[in-house]
Amino acid sequence: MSQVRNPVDVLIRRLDPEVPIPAYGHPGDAGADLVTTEAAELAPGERTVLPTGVSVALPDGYAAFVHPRSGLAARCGVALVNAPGTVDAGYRGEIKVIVVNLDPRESVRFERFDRIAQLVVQQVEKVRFHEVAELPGSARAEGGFGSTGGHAAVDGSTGGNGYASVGADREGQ
Ligand SMILES: O=c1ccn([C@H]2C[C@H](O)[C@@H](COP(=O)(O)OP(=O)(O)OP(=O)(O)O)O2)c(=O)[nH]1
Ligand SMILES: [Mg+2]
Repeated sequence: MSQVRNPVDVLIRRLDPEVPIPAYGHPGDAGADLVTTEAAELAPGERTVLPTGVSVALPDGYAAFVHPRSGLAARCGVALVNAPGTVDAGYRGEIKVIVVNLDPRESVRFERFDRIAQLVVQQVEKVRFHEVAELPGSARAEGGFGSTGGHAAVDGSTGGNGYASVGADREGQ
């Protein structure tokens, strides 16, 4: 039997009287859509900070993450410069979205109340750092950045054919 957890209550303030409260598109969605309250047009490569017209008070132990929308990314090349943006529990200012137009040719235009990003609220751990001279061993040790193979080297080497390739990462290779 599937278990449905109770939603977490989050206080929200509208900074624009007409702005819609962030809403989940479907019951199982992780992100509630955020809109821009200002129209904007971005030339190829241009970025801007868009206001969402809302501020929130997250419960202690939670954070909200401003994620891109895949449709905007796929259709228009719109990305979030700092994806995912982090909204701290103590932040009471307006949530803003730092968008960039990565399309090399087309401008992109946002109208007021277009959905531009989605807000994912999550519980986050607070840690205490304990300084040590040596860390405990692990199977991965210091390997990273393609150490398991398949990627072009991060130093810019392309394996001799002039093209960076991720082909060897496909299954069965
Ligand atoms: O996409 C984002 C990212 C951040 N914020 C807000 C909420 C967050 O709590 C605050 C600070 O964000 P962050 O810590 O990422 O920025 P910073 O450059 O480290 O600023 P600060 O020195 O204020 O922490 O800005 C947004 O509204 N949208
Ligand atoms: Mg910070």
